[in-house]
Formats: sequence, C-alpha cells, structure tokens
Amino acid sequence: MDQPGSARRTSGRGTTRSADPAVFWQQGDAALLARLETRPGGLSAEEAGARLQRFGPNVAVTGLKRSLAAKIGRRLAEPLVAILLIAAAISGGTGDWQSFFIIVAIVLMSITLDLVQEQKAEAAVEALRRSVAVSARVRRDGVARDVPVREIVPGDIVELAAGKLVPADGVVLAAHGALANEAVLTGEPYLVEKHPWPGAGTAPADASNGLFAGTTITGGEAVMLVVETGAATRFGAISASLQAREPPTAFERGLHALGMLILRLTGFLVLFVLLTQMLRQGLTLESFLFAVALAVGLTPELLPMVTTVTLARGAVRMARRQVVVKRLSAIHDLGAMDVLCTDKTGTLTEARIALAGSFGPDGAACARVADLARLNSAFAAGTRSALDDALLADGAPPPGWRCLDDLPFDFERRRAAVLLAQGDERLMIVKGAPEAVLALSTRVEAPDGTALALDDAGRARLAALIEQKGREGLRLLGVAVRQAPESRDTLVAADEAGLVFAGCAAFLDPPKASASGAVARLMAAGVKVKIISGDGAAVVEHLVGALGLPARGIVTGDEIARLSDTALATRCLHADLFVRVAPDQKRRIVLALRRRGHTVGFLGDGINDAPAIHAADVGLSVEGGTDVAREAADVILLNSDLGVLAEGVSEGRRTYANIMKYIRMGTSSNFGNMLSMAFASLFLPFLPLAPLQILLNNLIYDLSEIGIPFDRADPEALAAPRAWDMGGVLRFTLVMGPLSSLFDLATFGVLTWGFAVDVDTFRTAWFVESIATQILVIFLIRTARPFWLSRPDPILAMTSLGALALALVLALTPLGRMVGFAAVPAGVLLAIAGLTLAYLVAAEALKRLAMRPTSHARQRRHRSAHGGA
Ligand SMILES: Nc1ncnc2c1ncn2[C@@H]1O[C@H](COP(=O)(O)OP(=O)(O)OP(=O)(O)O)[C@@H](O)[C@H]1O
Ligand SMILES: [Mg+2]
Repeated sequence: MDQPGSARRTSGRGTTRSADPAVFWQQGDAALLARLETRPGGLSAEEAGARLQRFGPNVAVTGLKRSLAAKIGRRLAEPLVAILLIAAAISGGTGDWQSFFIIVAIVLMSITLDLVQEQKAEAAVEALRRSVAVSARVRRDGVARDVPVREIVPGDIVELAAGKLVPADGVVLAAHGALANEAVLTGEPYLVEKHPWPGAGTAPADASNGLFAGTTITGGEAVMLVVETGAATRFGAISASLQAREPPTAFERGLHALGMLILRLTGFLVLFVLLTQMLRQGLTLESFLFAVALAVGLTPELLPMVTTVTLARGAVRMARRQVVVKRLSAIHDLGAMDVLCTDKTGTLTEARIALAGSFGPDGAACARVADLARLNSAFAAGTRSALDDALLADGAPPPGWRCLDDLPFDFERRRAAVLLAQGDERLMIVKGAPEAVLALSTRVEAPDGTALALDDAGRARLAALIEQKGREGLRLLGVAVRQAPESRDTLVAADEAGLVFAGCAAFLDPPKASASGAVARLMAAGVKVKIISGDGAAVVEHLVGALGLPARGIVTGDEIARLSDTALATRCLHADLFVRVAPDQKRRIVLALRRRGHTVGFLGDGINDAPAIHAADVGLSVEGGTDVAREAADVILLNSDLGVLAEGVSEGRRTYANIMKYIRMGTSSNFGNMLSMAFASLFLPFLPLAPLQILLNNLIYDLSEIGIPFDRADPEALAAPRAWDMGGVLRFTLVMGPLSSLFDLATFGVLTWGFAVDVDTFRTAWFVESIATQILVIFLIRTARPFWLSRPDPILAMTSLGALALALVLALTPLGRMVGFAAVPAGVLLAIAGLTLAYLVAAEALKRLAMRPTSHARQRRHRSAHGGA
C-alpha cells in the first residue's frame, strides 16, 4: 500500500543538514540523546522554537510552492503568450503603438487575472487544509501536548499510539506492543514490530528501533526521539523526487484532452489562414497579426482560471457546509461518485456506545463478565476503542489487579488479551469479537465459576445465542479467561487458546435518526450506499432494518478471503452489506468496485478504514477520526453526518456544471465565430476584422465570462452523478458550432450584398454581431431548461451584460475611431439586431438536442439510479 495521503500534505521550505556518518538508528539512544542535546522529558518550548528557526518546518516537499517570479515566468513562456509578445514587439517595431498597448494589456490582464485567482484559490484551500491538519503528541517542557506536525524539530520526544502517523524520522525510546505499517517506504504490507535499541536480538541492518516519517502506527504505543525532520527524512527524499504530483483525475484528463484538441485545431487554422493570405496577396504584417489574433481568440485561455476558481469557490462553499476539501479535484470526484461505501459506527449510528449489560454462556445476566471485560479494557495497551470507554464509563474494574503483559487489539485478530496478577494468582483475560473468542475456547464457565467442557452442541447453542442478541441490535464482545501458573509473567500469541468462555458484554449504539433521510437523499441523487463494517452480520442487519435502508445482499469477510479479485467484483454488484471485514478487505472491495467502472467514495474514521479511504476515488473521513484516516482522506466532514455529504455531492456537481458552461461557450459560440472569420478571410477582399479588433473582441469576451464560476445550477443538473463526457462535448460543438457559423455567414451576406458597406463599417457591424451573439448565448446554454425558467446569478448577469455594454460603447461611439471603427447606419444596426435575435431563437430551439447526454453517460446514470450498482 503506498500512501500519497501523506505525500499530499506538503509544500514549504525544507532543511539541509549534513548526513550522519552511520545510520542514526544504530547509534544507541544515549549517544543520540546527547548528540541532539535533549532528554526523555523533551525540549523546552524556547529551544524547540529556536530549532524550528534553524531547521525549518517539518514538511517533506520544498519545491511545490513556486515563487511569484517563477509563476509569472512560467506563464510568459507559454507558447501563446510568447506569440503575443512577439506580435507586440513587431507592432511596436513598426510603429503601431495602439496594437502594441492592447496586446500588452491582454497579456497583463490574463496573467494577472490568472495569478490573482490562483493565489486566492491556493490560499483558501491551504487554510482549509491546515484547519484539518494532523498534530502529534510532543513532550515540551516536560509535559505532553499536541503540536502541529510541521512544528516538530530534531530532539523532540513524541508519544505515539495506534492510529497516529509517525511525524518524522527517529528511534523508539520505549514501546509497548508497537506495530508499524511501513508499506509506504518498503512496499511490504506486513506490520513491523518496533522495539527500543538494541532490539530483541535483531540484526543491526534491521531498523527495528527506527521510525520513519510517513509510516503509521497501527497498534500499541511508543515513545519516539525525533532525529530528522522535513526533507531530510527518508520519506522527504522520496516525495521530493516525485514532487508529490497527484495523478490526474478522469475529469482533469478529459479537460487536458479537450485543450490539446483545440490547440491542434488552432494551429491548423492559423497555418491555413497564413497560407491562403500568402497566396492571395503575399504575407503582410497585418495578415500575420490577423492569424495571431485568431489563435488568441480560439484559445480557451481562461479555462485553467475558471477551473481553479470554480473549484476553490466550491471548496469554500463546502467548508460553510462543514465539508473540508483537502484535494481540490476531489470535488469533481464527489460529483461523479456513484457508489459510497461507509462504515457503520458514527455515520449510521450515533456513536454513543453504552454498556447494556452482560450475560453468561446460558444467556442469563452475569455481572462477572462485565468486570472481566473492564479489567481487560483498563490494562490493554494501544488506543482504547469506544467499546472500552463504554465499559469503563459504566463502572470501575475490580481493584487489586496489576498487569504483567498484554497482546494489544488489532483488526485482524479482533481481540485483545491481558495477563493480570493478584497475589500469586495469574489470570489471562481475552475479549473481542464473540465468534473469534468462542473459537479459541474449549470450555465454558458455569454460574458457580467452574469450567465445563464445551461440546459441539454447546458451541452451536452459544453461536445461536450470540446471533440472537445481535439481531436485537446489541453489539457484543466475547470474554474468555484462562488461569496461568505463578511463574508466568509474559504473554505470547500461542497463549490465546484453550480458553474458558465466560460470556459476552452487550452494547447499544442507537441508530442515527438522520441517517435514513440522508441515505435516501444520496440514493435519490444516484449514489448507491454500501455498508462495510467490522461488526457481525446480525448487528448490521438489525441496524439496516431499524433505519429502513433498502439494502440487499450480504457478504462476510470469510467469503471475501476466499474470492479472487474478479469474483469479488462480481459479488460486489449484488451486495450492499459487508460484515466482519478486515482492513485490507475493505480496500479490496473499493478496488473491485472501481475496476467495474464506478466512481467510489469511502467514508470511515478508523485505522482499519485508512487503506480503503486511500484506495477510493474520494476518500472521506470525519473530524473526530483517527489521524491515519484523516490523513488518507481527500475530504473531511466536520460533522459526521451523511446529510452533509449529500450537499457536498451537489456542490461537486455544481462545479462540474459551471465548468461545462464555460467549455460549451468556448467550444461552440466562440469557436464558431473565430472559425467563420477565418473562412470569411478567404472570400472577402479584406480581413473581416483588423487584428487589433479581434484582440479587443477576445478581451471583452473573456471579461464577460468571469462570472461563470459564481453561477447557480438547475436542480436537475445536480440530480445524477456527473463524470467527464467527451462525446457530449463534441456533440454540443457539432450542433452549436455550425449554427453560429450559419448566422455569421448570413451577416457577411447581408453586409456585403444587402448594404454594400465599406470596410470599416463592415468590421464595426461584424464586431457588434459577433460579440452580441457570443455573449448573449450564455444565458441560453447555461441551462437545459427554457432559458426564462432558470435565473442566472446576478454576478454572471452583471459581468456578461457589462461586457456587452462595453463592447457597444466602444463600437458605436466616437471612442471606436481609435481602433478603426466607423459609424454604423441605423438600418445596418437594425439588421444586425434582427440576426442576433434570430440566432438566439434558433440556439434556444436546438440546445436541447445538443445538451442531451450521450448514450454512454445515460447508461451510466441509469445504472446508478436503478439498482445493479
Ligand atoms: N477494544 C476492543 N477490544 C476487543 N475487541 C474489539 C475492540 N474494539 C473492537 N473490537 C472487535 O473488533 C471488531 C471490529 O471493530 P470495529 O467494529 O471498530 O470495526 P469497524 O469496521 O470500524 O466497524 P464499524 O462499521 O462499526 O465502524 C468489533 O466488532 C469487535 O468485535
Ligand atoms: Mg469504525
């Protein structure tokens, strides 16, 4: 399992330090403590501050945040901007200062707009990301406190527990059953035990006392001495070499493909125009600039800006609804998500777990079982689960016992064991998933405390009892004991056998009343909900029944273990409930669904959920979740409420809808206009617009579109999962593009033959027609409804109508003389108005045909809306 979840949290300045002659974990704790001038009580806050200054923040990647100069430089080097600058230089060189200034203005405006918006978007997202950043428990001035991971310095003493991320590189000073997942560094999925130096007889090459940034603690506890931070860590080295680049999402790939297509078409068109102009009248400076201006007009230069701003605005709006987005492009994935996998506790239940009682093997209430379970909870190392908290909240464990050793809880065994002593009595107590505990038991405890043999019939009776209690909605933990000889003071895995089954502790976790409505909303929005739980079948089925969820088909972890990935993929189609699932199986389920072409979200809060959260298209966690889960997630819910998620989904679809508006504008009306102009230049004895006028046209058109990210979307546009649909984009272009060209040609005809106007009047009239049709059509194609039934956002109305007014003032007042416009006779203006109106009527009539989703997208939508996930 790799973990870009960690790689994502990056940026900032790193540190450089001279490397140690030998690897740090072989140097011995005393030597390291001395070298780093620290002690087990930790650094003083003052010293830590000084070291933070010296070594820099503890972040892995340095190169991600580029300086402002580098950003400007990168934009100036873009081919189109470069062409523009060359054009400006030529204009200036030939004394055409007007063109020079306008081209420079366009370049400046597009770069500034882009930079400012990007900066704002980055800042907003960075602030959101920080608000959910993980912290570590660090000893400063002798007390442990939570410190942001980026403020950790060499010499810090960090207390780690299950579910925590290892924040830097260092060594284990003390450990208790500590298990680490180092797959991110080694690629090995096995958990590694961690011991203090010199380790339990391990070879020196084996860093069993080393802890490395980016890995996670999945069980037990450890005290860590930080040796290296930031880019000096091993993980820092890896992520720096990868530059922590995210693989693009399907949507981003689609946008890129479209961009390339447009770029190619543009290149082709420009060459075509140059060639024909050359053949007709020799290559003049004006025709060269005309071709350049066309290229500028054809390029969707605002697309990156519109995408970023739309996403950033989406992220800010979602934050208001208590959904924090850590990775911007996850918003698209959220809108495209058609299957949501969720764990049970906290999302479907209240996570207010309370002890409901305890019973012996005969099913009768038995207080001793709860006492045994409490002893186990009180002494078991590692993080306490909510079940432990519930046990201890209900009463104190019996006094007089001390703990000799324990085997901490993990999600594969699903149990925890402790070895206790009182006087010369030695008692081992195991508690965990009832089936698991029962399987290890060979005898049962009678009410009088004696141990009776457990035969097959007795085992079946107990299994039935557990099943029946589960059906009543009780979560159970089985409890078993074993006497041990006085000489024993350690536990090994093999000790968990031959147990005496004492009974079960029963817990209640009330169903969350809001969950039914939230699931219904998600289902109505075309998102299938699947429940993936580590709990048993009976409990999960009871919960589903209590909430009235329409879930069918149940698969157990044992079954999943036997299935190949392909078989699992098929099995997932017909099941909504997955029970007794181990962490890696959660991940396999997600991958199987993704392989089937679904866009999968996974919502979970535990260590056991992290691999699946990471494997999903959209990893989701909750604010109160474990660090590993929150770090792996792309989206954090501040309220663990599925209803909030439904709103996040519509927000994701809204950003998609707005970006599609921009793309539709670019691919149809704008593209159509520029195309007609290129062809008109073939037949007209003069250029249809002066290069300068094309640039102005483009500048004003860009201005009109700035409001798109602010626009609202119709409810029906948010009703189903939306994924990139290239076929749909192409079809829209093929319907609306020619339509716009048709009216352009009509304009040419009317102006040339109808009114026989001179060159300057022609250009002015054409400028007005072109910009009016381009701008006004936004009000039609922003919605699939009849346009008067969907009101645009005031900001969009303002930017578009403002831009139109600007264009009209420029073209129709004496101001326009500066850029070569002439007065247009009223008759011509009237004809232009008529043509524009006719175009808008035709566009309104044709748009429904153009905007129908392609059959591929329809199928996908159908599939997610009607069962058969
Ligand atoms: N502290 C504990 N001690 C012993 N056993 C435990 C403990 N916590 C959990 N278990 C066992 O491990 C199982 C899996 O844990 P848990 O229910 O937290 O998994 P999950 O997949 O997160 O489930 P959910 O869907 O309820 O969130 C539990 O059903 C229980 O049987
Ligand atoms: Mg859970």
